Amino acid sequence: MMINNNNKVDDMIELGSMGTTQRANSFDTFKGVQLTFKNITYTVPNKKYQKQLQKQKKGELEAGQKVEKELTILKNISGNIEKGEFVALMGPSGSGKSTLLDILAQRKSGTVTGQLLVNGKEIGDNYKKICSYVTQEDTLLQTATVFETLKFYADLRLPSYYTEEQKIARVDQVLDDIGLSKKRDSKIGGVLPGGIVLKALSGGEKRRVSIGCGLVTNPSLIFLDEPTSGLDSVTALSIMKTVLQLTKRGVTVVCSIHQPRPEIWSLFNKVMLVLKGKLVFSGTDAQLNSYFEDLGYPCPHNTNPADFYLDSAVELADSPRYDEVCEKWQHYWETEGCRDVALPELTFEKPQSISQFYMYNVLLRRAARDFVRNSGNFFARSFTGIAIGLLFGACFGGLGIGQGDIQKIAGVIFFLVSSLNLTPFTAIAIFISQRALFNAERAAKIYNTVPYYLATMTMEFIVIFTVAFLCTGVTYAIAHLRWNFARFLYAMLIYFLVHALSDFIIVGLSNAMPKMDIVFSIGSGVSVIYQLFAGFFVPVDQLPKAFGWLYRLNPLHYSVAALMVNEFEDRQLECPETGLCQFPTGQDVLVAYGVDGWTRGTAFAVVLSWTMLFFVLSCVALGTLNKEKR
Ligand SMILES: Nc1ncnc2c1ncn2[C@@H]1O[C@H](COP(=O)(O)OP(=O)(O)OP(=O)(O)O)[C@@H](O)[C@H]1O
Repeated sequence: MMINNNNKVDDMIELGSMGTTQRANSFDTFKGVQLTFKNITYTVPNKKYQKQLQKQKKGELEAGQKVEKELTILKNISGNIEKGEFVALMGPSGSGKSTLLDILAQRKSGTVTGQLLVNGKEIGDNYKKICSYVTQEDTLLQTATVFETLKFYADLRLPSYYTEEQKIARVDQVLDDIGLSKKRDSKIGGVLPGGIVLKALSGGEKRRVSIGCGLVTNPSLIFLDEPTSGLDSVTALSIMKTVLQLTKRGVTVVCSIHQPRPEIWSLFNKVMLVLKGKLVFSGTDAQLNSYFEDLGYPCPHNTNPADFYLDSAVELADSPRYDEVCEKWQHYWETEGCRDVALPELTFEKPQSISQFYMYNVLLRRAARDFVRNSGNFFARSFTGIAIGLLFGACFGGLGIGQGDIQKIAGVIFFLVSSLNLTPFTAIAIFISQRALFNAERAAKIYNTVPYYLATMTMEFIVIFTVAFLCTGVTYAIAHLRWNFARFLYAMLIYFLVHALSDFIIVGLSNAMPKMDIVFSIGSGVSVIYQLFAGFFVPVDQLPKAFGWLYRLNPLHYSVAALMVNEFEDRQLECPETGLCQFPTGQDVLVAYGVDGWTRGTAFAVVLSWTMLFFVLSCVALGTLNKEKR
């Protein structure tokens, strides 16, 4: 079975060569598919295989436990879902509901075998054009309004022939469908990264927005992963009634669900029961009732049917009759369960690709809005930069070129580099929170990694540049470091690069590591090592032979070298009138710090190369190392 991983625009079905308005309207009115899945099997590598083998050798395995290289999560599952059906996917915890839902929505990578047929045919990459998936968690951008959130999806998912007005009209239609027209301009809200609490929509309203994101493309098939979880019963019922309205228009909706209250249960017109990775029933509520009755589990009066069936299913899964029940269902499916195709085969227009530049533009607009609305971190970093600059200026103010000033000048340079290396730590919470949103949106396949990364980094560049400029500019003005425009500009560029490469290291770690505390631990460890081996505390030619070479892998060393050369090259220093003069020229200082082999040009090129390397690595980490949990 094809798992769809590309990001082509949703050019829609049967639109032929119509004009723009007609095409958009046709897109709006298209509805209705019949989904058939046949012999779906899903396996994953058994991560505990080696451990279990060892246990087996030692005879420590539990009785009956098998050791297998691969775990089969779903076994040979088949079923039909008709146009306009509202399907409850039920089963005890761990039975495989979410896995089946993910596979039906083509969101699972890994080894999936079997067939997924739409109106009787495999439709490959076109599948994602007709379906949408709503996750259990509402991962939304807190600073965006409800309208902006849906418009973002409209911009990235609606066909490119949609005009701006048509996109807005579509979003307004969805707002109406989900009952949030009155909240159009309310912010999503919640706890912003950094701790500020923004007045929020309620949990139910957020869930409606998540569902709305899935409705923007007017899908024929909607998959909802436990849409009522975490909601109170009144809100849950109201949301499910909203979803029911969609099925009245011919949309097929499949929900994984735990134990719905009776009012919600009665809304479904089909139940599919998954037990230990196998489908054992698919049919109406009344059929489920007689199915359990036949198995010896009659549903008592005044009992929540969903609770009763689930309890009975748990019992059944552990009973010796489980295999027999599975075989019975399989036999039923093979003989009479598989329905004839009742709907015509779908045809699709040749897909057009959304350009990376268009994605970048949409993402940049959103990132800029978010930046303006949650600018606390930017201002905190900027004020800290100014404060550090003022303090450095006060401590090292009015430097000259006497022998006593040399150590101080090297000190200012080193501490400026160190502080710019440390300030990105303040934004770890923001980077981690951005990653969570990226993961949710990447799973929905609405954009690619590179345009997303470039858009967020464009905003990050503004922060990096401002902080570097404020911190070093104030210090330079008060401390009187070597001043002429070319040297000041050079120093600014190096400080900017130091700040940028340090930022990219932290962004990269935040993208690659599973948890914030690990990012802190590794990041601070790297910073300490970088600062130790920068060549300030111990000149690089005096480092221990065994690990002294580490300085070569240290971008801070090259930055310090560039700034020292910028400060001391071609410079005559003042000597005392009497006594020894240790450093008559700047070149003597450079020799003492072991950085005399550098020119400004080569040092700049090396620092720039490190910065670019970390920029690329952090993007690679976002695209490859950063994995969603499911
Ligand atoms: N990638 C994987 N590696 C190992 N085990 C997995 C993997 N994916 C799923 N499983 C296992 O497969 C089983 C089914 O998981 P799934 O999440 O589909 O169950 P579920 O019925 O949705 O459960 P719940 O209602 O608790 O969410 C679980 O035992 C889960 O641990």
